Amino acid sequence: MVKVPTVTFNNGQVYPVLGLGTWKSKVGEVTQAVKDAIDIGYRHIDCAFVYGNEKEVGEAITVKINDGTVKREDLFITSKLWNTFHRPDLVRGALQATLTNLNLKYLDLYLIHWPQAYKEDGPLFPSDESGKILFSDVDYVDTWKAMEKLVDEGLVKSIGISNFNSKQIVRLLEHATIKPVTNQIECHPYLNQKRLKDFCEERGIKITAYSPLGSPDRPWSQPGDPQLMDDNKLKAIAERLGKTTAQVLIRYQIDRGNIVIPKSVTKSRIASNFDVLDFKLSQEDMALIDSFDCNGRMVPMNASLGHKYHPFENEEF
Ligand SMILES: NC(=O)C1=CN([C@@H]2O[C@H](COP(=O)(O)OP(=O)(O)OC[C@H]3O[C@@H](n4cnc5c(N)ncnc54)[C@H](OP(=O)(O)O)[C@@H]3O)[C@@H](O)[C@H]2O)C=CC1
Ligand SMILES: CC(=O)C(C)=O
Repeated sequence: MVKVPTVTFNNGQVYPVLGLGTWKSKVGEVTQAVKDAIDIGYRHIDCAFVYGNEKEVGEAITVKINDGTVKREDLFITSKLWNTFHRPDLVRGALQATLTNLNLKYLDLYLIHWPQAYKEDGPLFPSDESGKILFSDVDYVDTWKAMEKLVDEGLVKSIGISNFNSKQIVRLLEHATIKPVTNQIECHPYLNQKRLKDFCEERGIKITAYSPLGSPDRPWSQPGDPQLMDDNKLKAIAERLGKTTAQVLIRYQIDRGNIVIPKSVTKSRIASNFDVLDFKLSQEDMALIDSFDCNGRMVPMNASLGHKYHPFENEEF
């Protein structure tokens, strides 16, 4: 079985650089996808409470542990605290719900999904009559303090952040006792995040690249939107190397030192996305792909526009 290389986090924990994404993986498809992924060799699964499919992901994990394919300690399971659970007194219960869904006693990594909080004690996307999301002003620093307690209790091995901008990270680090191990952010050639990556790495925070294939199945995609995997320049590189465009996009992240979590529910794609460990992109190809950067954000989180902690408004980077 091919072993995926690992990164070492700032707390000493190792993590596989390649994992399986599960956003939009439908109930009815995701259990088989995760079982296939584990059979193929994936050991890192990226989940979130808000994806609404953790129970089905957990069923796959349980089957694969019970049939002897893997032990719990072979797996690296990430999940994320949703925006309606930022209030410190809600954090532990939110984690507990995720652990129950996944049928696990601990998580390897738990992230604050977004810096901005939503109104608590109701739906995951609370809104007024006009459909506008109802915000909460809970400070992500207070949420982080509650996340740190989960590490102290042994319920999570590592904690991290997702979608935080540089100013928010500076502020978090001023108050943190435990440093985040990773910032999970959108990252692909159209939004290569060079400045935020350098900034995080200078502070010992690894980048996890989400939507590495350009998230073609994102719900708000419009006909005519640019499709990363159809980019002729990327296709030409892939053809020259005898690889698929997806494999080049995944390898691009690994060769930058990032963790990468492509999503698929299609067994052949889950397998080919994993088959990226026997080649490396040349410095010339890396530089060429870097040059495709065009601020092409696919996950802008427009529902949170106007929130004082929205990470992509008024951010430097
Ligand atoms: N922290 C955060 O806020 C966010 C985290 N994420 C995480 O990152 C993961 C990945 O990002 P995501 O936005 O899902 O998008 P990806 O960039 O991973 O793209 C997924 C899409 O690409 C298709 N696909 C996968 N492999 C191939 C292939 N080899 N050839 C052609 N098409 C392929 C999938 O189809 P199919 O499944 O039908 O095979 C699916 O439509 C998420 O699933 C989630 O876990 C994502 C967004 C935000
Ligand atoms: C996909 C995801 O994690 C979002 C939109 O928060």
